[in-house]
Amino acid sequence: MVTNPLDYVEPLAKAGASGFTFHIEVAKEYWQELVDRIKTRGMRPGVALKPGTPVEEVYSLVEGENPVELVLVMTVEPGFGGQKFMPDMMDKVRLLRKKYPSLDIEVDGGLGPSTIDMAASAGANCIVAGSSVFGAAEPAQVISILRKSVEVAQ
Ligand SMILES: O=C(CO)[C@@H](O)[C@H](O)COP(=O)(O)O
Repeated sequence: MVTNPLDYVEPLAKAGASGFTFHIEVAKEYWQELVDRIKTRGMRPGVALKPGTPVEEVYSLVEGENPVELVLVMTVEPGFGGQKFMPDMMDKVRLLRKKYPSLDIEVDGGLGPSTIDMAASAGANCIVAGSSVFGAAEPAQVISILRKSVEVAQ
């Protein structure tokens, strides 16, 4: 999470990023300008929300004239890897999936073979996984388990 996402649009575009996800908590006043700039620079805009942020706060960003294309539901407090998955966050995922059937819904934090089914069955279709993949003896096998769970749920 950065507190000044506007400052990162240009550097990330120049570095070749295809997507740019920012936190709603820091961009409430200027998210539309931010989305415009992200799109103008050829990247796909997404919005992230912290565990304590109500899901309703991103509805207007998904429904706006120039909307975000992905919502990232944080399933840990942003900051570092290796934290415990928060199952309560699945209510947000379920609400988003019901309201926006074709939206990309991402989850980040504590995802691995033991938690993926909760996220996938709630409606998440983009998975961020750190420790479970990089700490595995067979990373490809873990990725395959995560992918399969999402495919089956869809
Ligand atoms: O960095 C964060 C949160 O800011 C982590 O959520 C990683 O993005 C994923 O790490 P694991 O939870 O999978 O170890």
